[in-house]
Amino acid sequence: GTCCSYRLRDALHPLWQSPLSIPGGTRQSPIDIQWRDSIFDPYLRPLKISYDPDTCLHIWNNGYSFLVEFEDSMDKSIIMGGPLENQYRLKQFHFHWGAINEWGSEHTIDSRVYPAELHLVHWNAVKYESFEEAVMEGNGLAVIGVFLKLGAYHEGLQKLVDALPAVKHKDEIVEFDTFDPSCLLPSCPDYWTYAGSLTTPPLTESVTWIIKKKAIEVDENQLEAFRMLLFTSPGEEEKRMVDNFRPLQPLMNRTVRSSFQ
Ligand SMILES: COc1ccc(C[C@H]2SC(=S)NC2=O)c(OC)c1
Ligand SMILES: [Zn+2]
Repeated sequence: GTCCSYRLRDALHPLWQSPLSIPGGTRQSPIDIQWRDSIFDPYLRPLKISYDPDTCLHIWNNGYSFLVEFEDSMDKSIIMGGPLENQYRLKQFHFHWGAINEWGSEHTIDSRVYPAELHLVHWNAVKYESFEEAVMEGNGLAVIGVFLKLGAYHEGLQKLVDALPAVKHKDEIVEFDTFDPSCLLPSCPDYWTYAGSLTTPPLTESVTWIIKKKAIEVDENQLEAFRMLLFTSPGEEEKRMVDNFRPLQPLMNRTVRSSFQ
């Protein structure tokens, strides 16, 4: 369909200019998840998520996306279960989105593209001393991916949207007192999981992906608020922060498992 032709459009931003690939990469992300090829795994446990809203630190524009970072010196905001052998600590969450609603997500489901995708990034604090160390290890990170689709206004997202004008430019940062990211998760427990990578440099193959089957709904104004952000610093020629997604990567020798039949 027309939507996938857009996927071939390389985003203009230098980071995504050419489909970045790393030599010898065998488990790169994002991928297209073919529903019919995913394999139900009855041994997959329910994902257990418990976030402490008081661990929320700040929201900032890092020049690629806007991210909300969390205090991760203790096991206060954690996930476990699902495909995970250890407990993982929440470090940050951020989004990827398009210039228009026709594209924006990194992963796709049967080639269906969503207007945006949320990534909740966690690191294996049982096995590693720091996030930076975990980023380099095969079982170091666990990222929950949630698709955003155009629909009803999202109450929980609005607190983030209201803070965006304060982080319009690269490197702007603003205190964020309490925020509970579980309000951004769909109520349906179903997910796919596969072994993948970071989707920006250093592209390390350290991510256990957990992609939620159900999308959350956000309205047009909320998506437009993302598109008002800038890649650029104050004083530079303004470049709108849009199309900050990586092109699809080859599945290679991987299977995607589903937690549902
Ligand atoms: C140096 O370590 C990094 C660098 C970049 C990101 C963000 C990338 S990776 C992803 S998933 N989505 C993104 O935009 C990290 O996130 C875990 C970790
Ligand atoms: Zn991401």
